[in-house]
Amino acid sequence: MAEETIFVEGSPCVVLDAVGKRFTVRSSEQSGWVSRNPLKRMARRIVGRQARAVTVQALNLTSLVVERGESIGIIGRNGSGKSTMMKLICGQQKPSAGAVYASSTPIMLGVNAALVPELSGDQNIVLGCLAMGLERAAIEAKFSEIVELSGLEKSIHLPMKGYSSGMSSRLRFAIAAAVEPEILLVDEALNTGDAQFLDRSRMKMDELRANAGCVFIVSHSLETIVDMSTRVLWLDYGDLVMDGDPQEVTAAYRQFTAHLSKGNNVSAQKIKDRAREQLVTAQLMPRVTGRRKEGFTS
Ligand SMILES: Nc1ncnc2c1ncn2[C@@H]1O[C@H](COP(=O)(O)OP(=O)(O)OP(=O)(O)O)[C@@H](O)[C@H]1O
Repeated sequence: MAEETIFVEGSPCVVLDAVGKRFTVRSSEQSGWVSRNPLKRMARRIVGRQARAVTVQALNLTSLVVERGESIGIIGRNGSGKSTMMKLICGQQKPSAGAVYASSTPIMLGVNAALVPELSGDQNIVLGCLAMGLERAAIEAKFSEIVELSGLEKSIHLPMKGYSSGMSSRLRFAIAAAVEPEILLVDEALNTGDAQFLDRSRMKMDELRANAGCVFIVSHSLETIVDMSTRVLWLDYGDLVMDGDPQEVTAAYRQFTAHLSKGNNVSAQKIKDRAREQLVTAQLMPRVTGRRKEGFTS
């Protein structure tokens, strides 16, 4: 793994400066003395007296510079740190180490918390837009565009609780895209969409990128990732394994998972090691003038 010193010269959208995230959780794994009496063992398990704190390293120290116009696909096995990276970028979680810098407030697709299943689609559009800080007048102006992007013209007056998961995703995507964020994060929402929705989302994301924004997409669908990304990150056990061309990174990841599913763990590990050896990690340094990452908010 090589390191490269990067002076943040232009105006990138997002910079991760040696960012790491760990969680401390209670583990119910038995430790120390274990009673021979099965009843006592069961009781201890239920009562959880032996629960102890363990640390989960969700993201190991990672540095990254994301330029305007980039669409970053993030891939990796379950629990590899993809959602954690997204939450750190959008500020939902604080890093345990390092710092995240963004040129404007990143918007995570999924205004789930703000949406109310009992309300209709149109009422939820107003609610979701208000939650994302849009003024009433701006919501009025964008309303038809949001309905059109969602493709839910026929169901927009029906309660959202009757929507399929794909329909809910379409609505959430359309609401999030309405604020025209400079930095948009899309975590799995695209997986439930049909082909038409994927086309519309791609066009909307292209538009955001063309306006000098950037997009982050997490998906287990490698087709979606290749289709929608200009650069792909492969994460595994919280480590950045590969960072580069979508075709190359997904091909290596496909090979890796194919070996794993055949039980060839050693050869899978070799593929991962080879990829990591070629990884050039960003090493961020403060400028000598002291004007560190000017124009960024952390
Ligand atoms: N709030 C939390 N508390 C404790 N551990 C967490 C928390 N969030 C994530 N983790 C742990 O961090 C690791 C990375 O989780 P993360 O959700 O980022 O993975 P992921 O790559 O998005 O997985 P998936 O593909 O299954 O969605 C996992 O081991 C997970 O158990």
